[in-house]
Amino acid sequence: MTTPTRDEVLRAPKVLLHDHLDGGLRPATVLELAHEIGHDLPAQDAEGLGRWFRDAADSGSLERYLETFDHTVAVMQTSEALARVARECVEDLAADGVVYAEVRWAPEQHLAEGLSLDQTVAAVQAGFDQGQEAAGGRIVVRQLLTAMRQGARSREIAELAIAWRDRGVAGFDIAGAEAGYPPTRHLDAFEYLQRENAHFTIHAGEGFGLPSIWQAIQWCGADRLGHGVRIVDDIEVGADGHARLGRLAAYVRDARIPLEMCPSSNIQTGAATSIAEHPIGLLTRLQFRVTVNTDNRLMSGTSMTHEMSSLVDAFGYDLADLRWFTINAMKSAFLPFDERLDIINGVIKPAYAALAAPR
Ligand SMILES: O=c1[nH]cnc2c1ncn2[C@@H]1O[C@H](CO)[C@@H](O)[C@H]1O
Ligand SMILES: [Zn+2]
Repeated sequence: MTTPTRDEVLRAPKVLLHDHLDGGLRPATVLELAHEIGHDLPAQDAEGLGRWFRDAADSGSLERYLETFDHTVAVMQTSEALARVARECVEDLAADGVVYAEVRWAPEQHLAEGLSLDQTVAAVQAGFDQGQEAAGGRIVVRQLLTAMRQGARSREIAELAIAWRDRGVAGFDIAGAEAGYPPTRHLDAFEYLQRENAHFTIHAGEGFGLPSIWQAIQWCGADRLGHGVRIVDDIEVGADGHARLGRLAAYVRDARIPLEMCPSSNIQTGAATSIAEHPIGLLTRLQFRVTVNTDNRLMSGTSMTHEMSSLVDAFGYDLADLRWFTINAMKSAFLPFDERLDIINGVIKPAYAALAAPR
């Protein structure tokens, strides 16, 4: 297949499994919402604010990267604000050619103005419903409910995810600083979800290495890994290019555990040095179940089209490669199997076939 142009990448159907609702606001919306509640921001116009988020997130450490969320979370404390941000998120993803997305956020961070956990989920769902309806069936969006790893509410958030499982919530996640907050702190939540036959992903192998990935999979039972980039620490590549996998890397590959890779975000937090040197190249070559994601569109000034185009530029990927990432992601979604198949066979494959047809 041919090397796609940026416009072709935009038009190609894309699947997004790792995107934070509070990391994807439009700068103009942050400004408007902040103005309404009198929240002070570090810049007064949309362009300057967008730049501030990108620069401040460009810190080289996950902990400092996460400080930028203080501003977005601050303006998302009412049902109206949550619903608006959720609706705009769907609009932006649809305009970017995303056909299926799981968008995560942490309900426990949105209670400052008196909302209950249940009300926050209802507000986000109302926004997602509006956005999907306006897109006229071009995009399907589900929520993932995140618990903060430094917090103590993971069991409660897991129960919230179960309460909403047939009403728009597809799964559960934990996020936040990784070093010092191992996933096993939240074992109770993960065991509960397993007993409920529910799905969850865990941010692991981003700000911390192999022990975190090992715990996420072998202690907590994660279905997918958020990032997981540091799995390369368990892979040795010889001078001839031959790769030797350690036990954990082999397990991850053999079990087809999906890696939710977020190249731009990893450069900002210091988990990778550049796109060209990002482990996604090696992991793709070794046929791990790699997926491509945005993480935080505001903090990285990115989109799915941008992430995929950067990979095309850095690694020379063609449409067949982008299709592979996309089908990997759809296969790994927390959506029922028949619905995943419908999107793969009814949307993704025909659209890539049309794109690959002679121009
Ligand atoms: O890449 C990441 N690693 C770990 N935590 C993250 C990342 N991006 C965002 N969050 C955290 O997840 C919360 C809920 O969406 C955000 O508020 C942020 O603190
Ligand atoms: Zn993330």
